[in-house]
This record gives sequence, C-alpha cells and structure tokens, in this order.
Amino acid sequence: MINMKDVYKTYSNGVTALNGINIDIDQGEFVYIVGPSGAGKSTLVKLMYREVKPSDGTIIINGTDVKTIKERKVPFLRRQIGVVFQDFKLLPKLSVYENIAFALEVIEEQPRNIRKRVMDVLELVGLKNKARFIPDELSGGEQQRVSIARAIVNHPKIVIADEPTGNLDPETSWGIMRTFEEVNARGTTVIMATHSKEIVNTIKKRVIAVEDGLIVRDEQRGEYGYEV
Ligand SMILES: Nc1ncnc2c1ncn2[C@@H]1O[C@H](COP(=O)(O)OP(=O)(O)OP(=O)(O)O)[C@@H](O)[C@H]1O
Repeated sequence: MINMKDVYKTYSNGVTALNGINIDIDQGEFVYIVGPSGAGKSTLVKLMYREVKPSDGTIIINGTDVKTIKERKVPFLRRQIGVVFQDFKLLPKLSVYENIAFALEVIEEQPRNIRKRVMDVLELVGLKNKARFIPDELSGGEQQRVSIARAIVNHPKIVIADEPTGNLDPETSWGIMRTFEEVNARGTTVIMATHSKEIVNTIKKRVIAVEDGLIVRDEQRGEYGYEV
C-alpha cells in the first residue's frame, strides 16, 4: 500500500535529504522509522502524505502516484492518511470536541454523523469526559490523544506519526503507544518516526533505519540500534 522506488529528495537550498529510498509497506503493518538526527526520517514521512514532493523516483500511496497527482486531488489522498505531530497542532481556541469535529467538517461529513463519530473516537482514546475542554486545559498526553483521535476519526487507512512521544514523559508515552497499538489492531497501517529506544526495543515491530538519506536496515521485530 506504500511503495517507494528510487526516491530522492533535494530541497531548494541544495541539501539532499534522501538518496535513493526503496520501501514496500503492506496494509496493517506497524513500522518504526529510526536513525540519527538529520538522517532524513521526517522527510521520508512527509513524502508519504505529500507535504513535500520527491525530486526523483516513484511513490505510490494506496494506488495513487503522489508525484504526478493533480493538485486538486491532493485532499482526496490526505483523507486516506491521518497525521500525528510531535507538537500536537491542535487549534487552541476550539474544544476537544470541536478540534475533532473540524476534521470531519472539512471533508463535508453529514452533520448528523459527526457527533457519533467524534464521541466514538473520544471513547477509543479515553477522553469522552473531556470533550468540552480546550487544549490548554489538558495534559500533554491528553492533547496527544486528541490529536490521534483527530487523525483517525475519518477512518484513514494509514496513520503517520512524526515523533509523537517526543514532547511527553516516558509514562505518558506508553499510554500513547497503547493507543497506536489499538489503532493498528483495527487494521490501520501505522508509520512512526521516533527517537525512543525504549519504545522500539519494548514494543517490537518492523524497524526501518535511515542514515544519510539511505535505508541501512529493515528488520521485522527489529531493535532501535543506536546509543542514546
Ligand atoms: N524544508 C527544508 N529545507 C531544506 N533542508 C531541509 C528541510 N527539511 C529538512 N532539511 C534537511 O534535510 C536533512 C534531513 O532532515 P529531516 O528533518 O528529514 O531529518 P530527521 O531524520 O527527521 O531529523 P531529526 O531526527 O532531527 O528530526 C537535514 O540535513 C535537514 O537540514
């Protein structure tokens, strides 16, 4: 469902972030992307949701070629992909409920369906009782659970998370990981760029290691493989 072939990315300032990447990820997989700072992990995941465009090579996401996709079709691609960021990116003036409902309003979901879908997803992440709170009234872990809820409310086939536990303490991070595991258990593909050795070595999944824009390791139930 995610296929990258000979993918290169050079930014406009001349920095080459990816140097010939080949990846095949199937529906339902859980994949960690690891590697040193500046290795190209964020660039790799941003290519998957077409935040950046490849300089060369082919990227097929769910049957769509993201290099040749027409600009007006990009929103349809994005609907199939939920994205979770390190810094949550919630709208600060909207309530938890409204932050999640917004993701459905922009895709013109029928208003009568929105309430049930938002409450269902809040139940999944364990925040039904905080629907009326604004982000500032929540802990970091709760805010991240809201952002996961927002990413999955639309039932995307793929969830991409770039350092989702980077701003959270270890205990909170385990809770977030449980949520991602539940999302994955429902059949959603999860791709997670992370610097967390503890998480990768404890919750064993496929590990793709990137160094200097190249994949240097791709192992099922792999190890983090770097000293912290
Ligand atoms: N928008 C950009 N414009 C120019 N260069 C960029 C841009 N984004 C990233 N880079 C460069 O591309 C390289 C890879 O960056 P990237 O953010 O993908 O690495 P990373 O592995 O995610 O790093 P980290 O673990 O520190 O987040 C780095 O040299 C970085 O400076």
